[in-house]
Amino acid sequence: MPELNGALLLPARMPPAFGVATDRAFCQWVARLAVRSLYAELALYPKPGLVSLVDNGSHEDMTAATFVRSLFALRRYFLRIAEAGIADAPFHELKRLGIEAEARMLRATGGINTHRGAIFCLGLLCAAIGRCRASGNALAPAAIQGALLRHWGPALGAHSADLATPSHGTAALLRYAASGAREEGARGFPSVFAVGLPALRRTLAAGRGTRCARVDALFALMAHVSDTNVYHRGGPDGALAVRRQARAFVARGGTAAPDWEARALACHRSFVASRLSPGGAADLLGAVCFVHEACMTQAARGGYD
Ligand SMILES: CC(C)(COP(=O)(O)OP(=O)(O)OC[C@H]1O[C@@H](n2cnc3c(N)ncnc32)[C@H](O[C@H]2O[C@H](COP(=O)(O)OP(=O)(O)OP(=O)(O)O)[C@@H](O)[C@H]2O)[C@@H]1O)[C@@H](O)C(=O)NCCC(=O)NCCS
Ligand SMILES: Nc1ncnc2[nH]cnc12
Repeated sequence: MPELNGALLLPARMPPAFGVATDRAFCQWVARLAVRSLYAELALYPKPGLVSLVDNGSHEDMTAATFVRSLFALRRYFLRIAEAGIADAPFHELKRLGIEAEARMLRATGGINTHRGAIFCLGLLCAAIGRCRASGNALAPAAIQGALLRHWGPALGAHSADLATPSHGTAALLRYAASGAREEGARGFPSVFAVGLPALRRTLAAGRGTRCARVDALFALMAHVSDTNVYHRGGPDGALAVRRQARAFVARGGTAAPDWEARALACHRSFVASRLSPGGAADLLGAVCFVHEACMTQAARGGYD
């Protein structure tokens, strides 16, 4: 897969100095980091039911190459929505950028939904990071979440499902009262900040490295999130199965357990057998990696100044 050796694998350069660099250079850094984080999610293995560089999980219609095409199509979107954040654009402007990005994604993938959740979640986080820069706040999880809720929280709360254009998410809401991406957004992505990110950081602090940290964050998210993709494919029984298996993995210590990899692979095989795919949790893992890398890169150089 030649694309994988291209720009996506280049390290995101350090953020430019706060007082010196242009807003554009800052937003380019944010966009590279967003794409890199989504690539990190794609590359992670094992990942129950999900597409990776190793296999297609529970999916017949998409491969890693489909995701890479989608990522290339989204680079400009993340840049533009970070710029919109700096400019304190109203929510309807962010929404317009999001809808355009969805259309670009679908063109790039031949109509397959690879990253709708990520366009929503990482897009809003890019805008919030732009707000942090505009107001001179250092990048920290609480600052990013606070900026998101302060500037777009009320509009996100009112961003209710359009029942005239049904989606798998609205179907899950109507049939099972399952919350999904919209509710996550309206509450400032608590699954990212209060579930996935702490799990990632605990594993890193324990010295088990990035791969284990991402696996632990994914299982923590699967154990917690109301994932409309899981409801769409497996109904409430499927959602219960995902939560139970993820909770069992976490309860055994996650990647601290010596046999964690065999257990994660068993979970992967079980999800594939039932056609389950926690796509919402996968998008949220991309967001966790994004917030972590943005805050760490900035901290590593002692702030922007
Ligand atoms: C707000 C929207 C994103 C609306 O979403 P809605 O709730 O109407 O549902 P969907 O159109 O179904 O998309 C939601 C996607 O969000 C992901 N997701 C699910 N649960 C959660 C959750 N709890 N938290 C966060 N994110 C969540 C999920 O994305 C992943 O699943 C994809 C595959 O999904 P799907 O196509 O349904 O299923 P397949 O298995 O492929 O189906 P088959 O055909 O094979 O059967 C996967 O790729 C991930 O991306 C959901 O897909 C929104 O659409 C919206 O308002 N858009 C406008 C843009 C906007 O307003 N932006 C605001 C500023 S950025
Ligand atoms: N790796 C992945 N596999 C399937 N669906 C996804 N949605 C986001 N990332 C995904």
